[in-house]
Amino acid sequence: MMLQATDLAFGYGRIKVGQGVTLSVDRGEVLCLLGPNGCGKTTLFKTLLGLLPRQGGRLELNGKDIADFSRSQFARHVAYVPQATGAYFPFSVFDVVLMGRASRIDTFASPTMADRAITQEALAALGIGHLATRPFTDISGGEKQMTLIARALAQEPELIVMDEPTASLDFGNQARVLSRISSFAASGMAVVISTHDPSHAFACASRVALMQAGALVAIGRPADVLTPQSLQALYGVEVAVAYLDQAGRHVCTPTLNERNAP
Ligand SMILES: Nc1ncnc2c1ncn2[C@@H]1O[C@H](COP(=O)(O)OP(=O)(O)OP(=O)(O)O)[C@@H](O)[C@H]1O
Repeated sequence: MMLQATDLAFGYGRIKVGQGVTLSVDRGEVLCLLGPNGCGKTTLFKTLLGLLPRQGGRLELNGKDIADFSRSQFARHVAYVPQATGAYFPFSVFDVVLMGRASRIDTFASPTMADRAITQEALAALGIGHLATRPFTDISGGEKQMTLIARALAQEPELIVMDEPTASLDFGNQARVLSRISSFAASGMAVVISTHDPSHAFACASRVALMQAGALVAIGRPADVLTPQSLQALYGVEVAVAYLDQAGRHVCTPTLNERNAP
């Protein structure tokens, strides 16, 4: 297994957010995490990435405890696409994506032609080449999200962890990002994403994990795990799950029946 978490407990200082989480992801797989607001998805991701110290359990990358990696060693294997919020400096979009190369550039050395070419390819892969010279602070939320995905791609990671990668994207860019996620996995990467749309799990995930109050309540293939019953239990609303011939996969939608009204 590329990434293996066993009986992981996580939270902030003395505050416990989650416990008992066992999951793994291997090359070529997309693992999709679903769960209601505040259940602990981002906290779990930050713990998987070593950005938050774990409160208990084991966490290994390629068989080695993640605590035994330096930050730059770890970044050569794993890229993180955070939610596109927070303060940023006015670097150009090109330079933000080029920063994805940082862990591969020696201290005090400058980016090479190859680093710049890989940056250009990552911008093109996400369809944002035209934004290259724009300041990152002056682009839209969706454009920021695409830039952060391009930065992760430029890192050439084995594992990419994406926190709600489709959150601020329009319908077309959601579809483009879901397709890119599938192609990342097809090219041999391991991918972990979170989303609030269970249909997205059907679109790109090999496995899906359902999280409730910091614990995993189910993990398995989307068709086995994502049922009207499991989604109703997770979100507290009635959900229809149907196979759509034209799309060639299942989609999920709330029924909006009267009895779902708050
Ligand atoms: N820095 C922090 N210190 C203490 N508690 C925090 C901190 N950040 C988040 N929490 C709490 O931890 C819990 C889990 O938050 P987390 O952001 O992991 O949820 P999430 O599943 O990612 O939510 P969402 O779907 O809304 O993004 C919440 O109760 C939240 O209030």
